[in-house]
Amino acid sequence: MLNIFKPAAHKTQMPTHRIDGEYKRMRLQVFVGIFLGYAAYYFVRKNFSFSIKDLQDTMGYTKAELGFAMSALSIAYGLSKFLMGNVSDRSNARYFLAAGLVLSSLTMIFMGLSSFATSSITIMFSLLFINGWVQGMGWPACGRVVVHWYSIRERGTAMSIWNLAHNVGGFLVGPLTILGVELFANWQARLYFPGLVAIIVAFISILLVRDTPQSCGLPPIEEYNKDYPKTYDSSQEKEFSAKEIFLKYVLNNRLLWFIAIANAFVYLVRNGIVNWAPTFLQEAKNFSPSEAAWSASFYELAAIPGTILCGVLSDKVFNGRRAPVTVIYMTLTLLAVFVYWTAPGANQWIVNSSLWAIGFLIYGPVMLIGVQALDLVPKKAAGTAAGLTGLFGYFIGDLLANAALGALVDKSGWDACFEAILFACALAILFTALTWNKEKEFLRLK
Ligand SMILES: O=P(O)(O)OC[C@H](O)CO
Repeated sequence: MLNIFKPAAHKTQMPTHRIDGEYKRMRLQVFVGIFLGYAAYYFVRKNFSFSIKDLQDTMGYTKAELGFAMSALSIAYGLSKFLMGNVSDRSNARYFLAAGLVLSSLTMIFMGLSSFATSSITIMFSLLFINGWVQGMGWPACGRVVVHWYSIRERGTAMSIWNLAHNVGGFLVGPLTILGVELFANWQARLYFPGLVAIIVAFISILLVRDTPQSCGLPPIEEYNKDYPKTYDSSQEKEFSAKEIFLKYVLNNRLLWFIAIANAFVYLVRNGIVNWAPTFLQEAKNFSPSEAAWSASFYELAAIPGTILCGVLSDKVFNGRRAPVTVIYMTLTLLAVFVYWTAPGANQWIVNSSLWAIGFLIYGPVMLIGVQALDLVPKKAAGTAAGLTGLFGYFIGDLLANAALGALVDKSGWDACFEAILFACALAILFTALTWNKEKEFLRLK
């Protein structure tokens, strides 16, 4: 591995009287670094969809062709979050996070500046596949930072705040594409301008992020917070081999498989609702196009309070347990989906309230399943564990939400689509519930 990517070497521990102040300062600094870094990952993950109309109008591509090209991103991202997660577990998060962001930005800049890059669906599929692959370097690196800087009882809160980065990034990408077109007066700026901004953020994240407390002369977070998981021992401070991570800690962990399967259904609900909301609201609820667009965009904003509350509940009320909160949130999501489906279109406020309630609720489990994956393995296997849940979320959940739900609506109508989403909620509850008792034993929190 390149030297720069090797996990940062441990430094001699600083004098005791300096530890507390330095820990507080560094935790805030690295947190801001991963928050900004991950928000910028979304600038170059979501900007392609803003250029679809331009690609249709100028190049004559169909929606189906462009949709096929975009599926490369879901497939590559799902695979990469798992496989690059394993590389991330053995890498310095400070440089790994920034490297993925720079590579992703360069891919989008190339797509914007080179006419060759958009000259065929095959070429776009290949470039978006590369983009999805390097995008997979973001989440695991942030996960590595969180598990090294936050102990188990505060991780839910830390992750719930960090998790908002993807809502902030997803919200800002639209205005960035508008600004790009204003500044450069061509539609290709939608592709390259977010890339230019993301490269600047990548360098800021290098300035802020540090791999581990020990690389800054600080003790491990478990020792500093006196917060040890049941399975913790000091051997977990050494880096593991890829084989150890896969075989000893991840692939033979039954709880991890349960939450990975649950995650496929959670992502089916997350993306099934938001991706189809504009169409459903217009076709089934008689919203105008602009009413539908506004309603759908507030779905992302509703995620912010819902996610924070979810993390705090898990840390403070359930003492670090994740499964009960995911089950409660998914049960309420099921009810909200039912109301959203059946509410009469004439009652716009009921339709909107139920849609925003789904946004408020669904991002909690999206975040918490990632946290639970981090909890279930030693710190040095965190990225791979979260990557397994991401693989199921994107490779199964996201693909089903896009392709299968679309086909279902075409063939059998909206009722069938919502029956499938309600079924997915129930399965997410079931598979999370399978971890209920074991998680409690695992954390020794009875
Ligand atoms: O869909 P991802 O991989 O960007 O993850 C989003 C959230 O951070 C999940 O916690």
